[in-house]
Amino acid sequence: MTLPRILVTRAIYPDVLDHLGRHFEVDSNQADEAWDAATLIAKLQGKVGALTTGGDRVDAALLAACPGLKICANMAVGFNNFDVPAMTAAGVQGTNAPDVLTETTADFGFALLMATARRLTESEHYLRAGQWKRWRYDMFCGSDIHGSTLGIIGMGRIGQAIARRGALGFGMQVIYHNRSRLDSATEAACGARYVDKDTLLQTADHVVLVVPYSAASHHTIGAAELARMKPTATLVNIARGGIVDDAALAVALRERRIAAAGLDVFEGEPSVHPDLLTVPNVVLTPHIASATERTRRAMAKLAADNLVSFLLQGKPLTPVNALPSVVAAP
Ligand SMILES: NC(=O)C1=CN([C@@H]2O[C@H](COP(=O)(O)OP(=O)(O)OC[C@H]3O[C@@H](n4cnc5c(N)ncnc54)[C@H](OP(=O)(O)O)[C@@H]3O)[C@@H](O)[C@H]2O)C=CC1
Ligand SMILES: O=C(O)C(=O)[C@@H](O)[C@H](O)[C@H](O)CO
Repeated sequence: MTLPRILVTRAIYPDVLDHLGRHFEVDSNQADEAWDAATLIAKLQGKVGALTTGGDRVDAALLAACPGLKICANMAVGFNNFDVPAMTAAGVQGTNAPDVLTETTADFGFALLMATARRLTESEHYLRAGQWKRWRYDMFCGSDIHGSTLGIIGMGRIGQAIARRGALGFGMQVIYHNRSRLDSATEAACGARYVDKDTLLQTADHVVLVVPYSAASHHTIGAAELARMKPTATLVNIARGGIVDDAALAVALRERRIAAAGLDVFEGEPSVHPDLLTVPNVVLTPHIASATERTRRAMAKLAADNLVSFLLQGKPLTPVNALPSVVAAP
């Protein structure tokens, strides 16, 4: 029997590959080579499905060059690497990996917030460089987390999980901004109050960004928004590169217009704006908010299960688009 052929674009857990291999003929990239767009298109020839990661751009050009493709299953909850309207027009199913990473990513968002507000990496560099000769009363004074005001932009699954940590664990006042307000029961469960974006920026001691990237959310934080924030405030971006204008942020950090920033995602990553590498008051991590062993396995398994469920039963588990149903001719 001929099995459907699929592509796994990056190295992945061997047992997840074995799982896929029970249902499909699998072409994988276990060497984890860097593929450009042309190579990805070449590898996709003859394939009906692909397990993709956030670095694989699925756009109209790729779809036109891969007419046999039926599904791309992203091993990420964010799917801004997909041109969703083009996929729908081409009849290609897209799926993502929500929920399984929510609490892990929220843990990291909080860790990055604390590291940023309490100047963890800056003080460690100082110690490692042998500069700690004696104690001083104001040495590495940061800002408090407990009892402060946490502003969350993007109050979805992860934003709410961060809000619960802040309100219940640290006694923070939590304010949030979305395009649409949550229902009152959900607001109460995460101890959060809805405000407009300007009020959030002006009021919050700590601003955390967890909004998906889209044309609408591009540069949600730029020079004008940074100017509205308190000079003592911290900014944390675990959302996506492009949500923050990184060049404007580097200027604001250098000029101490805000106190500090914690960044897990960057415009043009894995490149990082050179000015962000030289300012001291920023904590930088390489897009690892979902990176625990258990969660990365769960993300890979969910992406694989989407391929199996869609290609064998026509039912995507976590779809990001709805394909038009086939209407029978009269
Ligand atoms: N750094 C990392 O490793 C990780 C990063 N992420 C990022 O986090 C994002 C959020 O994930 P998750 O919480 O599961 O997603 P959800 O879809 O559950 O939440 C997104 C929230 O953002 C709000 N939102 C969307 N667009 C805008 C906008 N333009 N302005 C203000 N609010 C907006 C939505 O509300 P509304 O529609 O009402 O505006 C919604 O509440 C992902 O898309 C991904 O980019 C996720 C996991 C790991
Ligand atoms: O889920 C997301 O949206 C993420 O940003 C991360 O969890 C992924 O690790 C990354 O996108 C690689 O696919």
